[in-house]
Amino acid sequence: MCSILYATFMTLQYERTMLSTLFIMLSGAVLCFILLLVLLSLCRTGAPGVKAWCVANGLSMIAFTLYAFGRQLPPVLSYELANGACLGSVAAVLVGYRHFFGYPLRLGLTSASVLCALAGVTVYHYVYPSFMLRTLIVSAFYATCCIAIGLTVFRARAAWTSRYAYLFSGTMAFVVAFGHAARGVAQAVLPSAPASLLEPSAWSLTALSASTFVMPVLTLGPLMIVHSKMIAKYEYAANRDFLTGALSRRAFWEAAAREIERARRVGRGLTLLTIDVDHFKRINDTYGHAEGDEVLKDMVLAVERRMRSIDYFGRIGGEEFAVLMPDTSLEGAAAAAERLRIGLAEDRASVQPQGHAAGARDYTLSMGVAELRMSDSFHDLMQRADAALYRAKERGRNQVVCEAALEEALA
Ligand SMILES: Nc1nc2c(ncn2[C@@H]2O[C@H](COP(=O)(O)OP(=O)(O)OP(=O)(O)O)[C@@H](O)[C@H]2O)c(=O)[nH]1
Repeated sequence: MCSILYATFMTLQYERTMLSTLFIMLSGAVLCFILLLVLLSLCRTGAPGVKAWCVANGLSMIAFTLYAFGRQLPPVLSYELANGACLGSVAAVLVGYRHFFGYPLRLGLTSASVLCALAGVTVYHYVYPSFMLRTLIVSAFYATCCIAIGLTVFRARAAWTSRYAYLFSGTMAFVVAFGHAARGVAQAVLPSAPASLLEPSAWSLTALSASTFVMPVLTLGPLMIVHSKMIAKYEYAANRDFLTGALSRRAFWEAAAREIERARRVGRGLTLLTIDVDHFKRINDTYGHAEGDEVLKDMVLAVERRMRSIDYFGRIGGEEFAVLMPDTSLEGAAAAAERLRIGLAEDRASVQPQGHAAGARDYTLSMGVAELRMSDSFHDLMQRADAALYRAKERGRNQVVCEAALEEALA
């Protein structure tokens, strides 16, 4: 009687574990399917690596489904195909990261290592059946790929646009690597380790549950990274002039509003320098529009090299640019502008451009300087700096005119 009751209890326990296993595996498959749909929406961004991450989630979804219905399927599907999909999925995550950061993909090496690991799993399934060795192979492969993912992310440090997304991805890859390494070691050394994942034990259920989070965790990192990169890209497009990389008119105006407010609050000087390339139309007409563009880019680099980090440099329109100088007096800004004008002439003397357009680089700048007054709006400040600039043009170009000098001249 007792043995019948015990057998019934064990059968019920086994069936309950099977149901739990089925539920966990199907949850993993559904999670991967949802993430696959999310990743598919990123395909149109053209971000490198997204397709590989889609493949990773597709393979993981297949693996979970095959594991879930393993008892109803032939072993070649529930073991070899499922393990192959599982190994391929983590390898695809690695491939996606390498593609994203522009590293060589090494597809041959990656496919060969997946096939080798799968061959090992097959040998320890049919030839020398050993659950422990199969687990060791899969865990070692996972841990190696995740370490490679973590190292890839941290190696690409210079390309990080948002620290949080990258730290999350790299750290999670190392956490998964650690989890798999721990599982492999525990399986090898602990006598209580299960002989099958389908065994009705807390250990098996924990390992299965943890496995459902692996692909989502490895996919959330790429999702965050692609989003942060897109935000940075669109922020740059919105705030920067497409040709020269100087601040766009809108971003310059916003910075000016902030700095005017700050200058009034802390009672410090704020000066504006307007810059215009002399006879730019002539440069365009003589050497062509493309060479005119090169002159603008050259001028922006020359100015940026000499600016302080707290200054703002923007393109106001056409060939007119402006530098907003916080905490700077009129005299200080005029001196900086003069240094810029002389520096540009020195650059030209030291570097002799070659080719038919060499003369185009022989350009000069006219500049006007004005300082913020108590009642000024930014529009007023800009108008006075512009008036000083036009005075510089009138006086023969290639010079700096201060609004103070302008007022003296008008008096
Ligand atoms: N290549 C190029 N030319 C531009 C760009 N934006 C404006 N221009 C040209 O810049 C020229 C400006 O000419 P003007 O306003 O007459 O001034 P200028 O020839 O520099 O004469 P001054 O300012 O009096 O020294 C025009 O021919 C515009 O077409 C640009 O992004 N690239």
